[in-house]
Amino acid sequence: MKSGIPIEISGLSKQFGHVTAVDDLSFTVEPGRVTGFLGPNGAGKTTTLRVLLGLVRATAGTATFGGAPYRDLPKPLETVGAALDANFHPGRTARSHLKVYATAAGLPPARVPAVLEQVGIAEFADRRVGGYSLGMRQRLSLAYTLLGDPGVLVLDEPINGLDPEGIKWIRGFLQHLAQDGRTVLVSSHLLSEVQQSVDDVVIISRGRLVRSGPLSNLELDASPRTIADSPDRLRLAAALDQAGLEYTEGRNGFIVVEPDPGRVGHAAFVGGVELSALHRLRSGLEESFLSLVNGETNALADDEATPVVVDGGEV
Ligand SMILES: Nc1ncnc2c1ncn2[C@@H]1O[C@H](COP(=O)(O)OP(=O)(O)OP(=O)(O)O)[C@@H](O)[C@H]1O
Repeated sequence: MKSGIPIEISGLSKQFGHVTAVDDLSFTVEPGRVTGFLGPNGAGKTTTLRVLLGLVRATAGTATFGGAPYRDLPKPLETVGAALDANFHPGRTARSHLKVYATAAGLPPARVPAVLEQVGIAEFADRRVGGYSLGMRQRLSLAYTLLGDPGVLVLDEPINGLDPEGIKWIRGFLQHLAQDGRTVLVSSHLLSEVQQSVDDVVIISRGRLVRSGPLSNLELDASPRTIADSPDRLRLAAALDQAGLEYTEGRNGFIVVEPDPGRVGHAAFVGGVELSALHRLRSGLEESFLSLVNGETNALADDEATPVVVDGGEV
């Protein structure tokens, strides 16, 4: 087991002139789990990771590994493996790239064949990188991060551009790293891309935190609901209460925590209430994510101003 250490971001802000790239951001990334760091393009993910890795100075706040900033880590490469911008020389082989890096970083040369094996490119190790596919380059980037056998991995968009086989492989790979006790932080601008790879999510938009926690909580929010409305909302509310159904009141009716409209209709019938609307609210994780990052309150929680897709229309 590796002893992963938590990543702690606290009150972090970064200003580039008039642009606020990161705005009072706080979250924690736990060891033993894969955490998706999500947000649309320009949300501030790369800037946060660059501050975390000591490449950019924060305007305010802290970004630490187990309480220490990157620059104060006694053995940084053996603590944190990071892949931000990978640039490879097309004329050199994967093995040569890794050997040079290991030597310069004072890491044991025996790690080179080990990491090539680990990321599944050992058989191509002596080919020039210029002929590598995008997927193979992504694997080579990962090999770099693993050279110091670190307990923490920080990966910027590692799934971007991979083919289905590569995506399947990386899912298993990330999970395996976390199961070993490592802290794994993976950024992406698409929830759907990392949905099957991550345990936790940290979602940011315009530099600010909009949501953090287990992915399963987000899935719960995104489960199907029923929309019901009546000319007499007071009586409908009473009927729903009577049936023990949970709901929130929206602009166009009640959003009932019940996937089956039949059950909601029955509750109204029992309560003697006329219904003016009754239909299923079809939602999904991606819609829930988009409604979060678009700067709106989560429509599935309690909001009445956010349009949500219902059978192709809007509520
Ligand atoms: N060096 C810089 N100088 C000026 N503005 C910058 C700089 N780096 C980032 N920004 C701005 O900060 C904001 C956040 O950018 P950042 O690259 O961190 O977002 P991101 O979430 O990683 O998006 P992407 O996935 O597109 O890289 C953007 O408005 C970007 O234009």
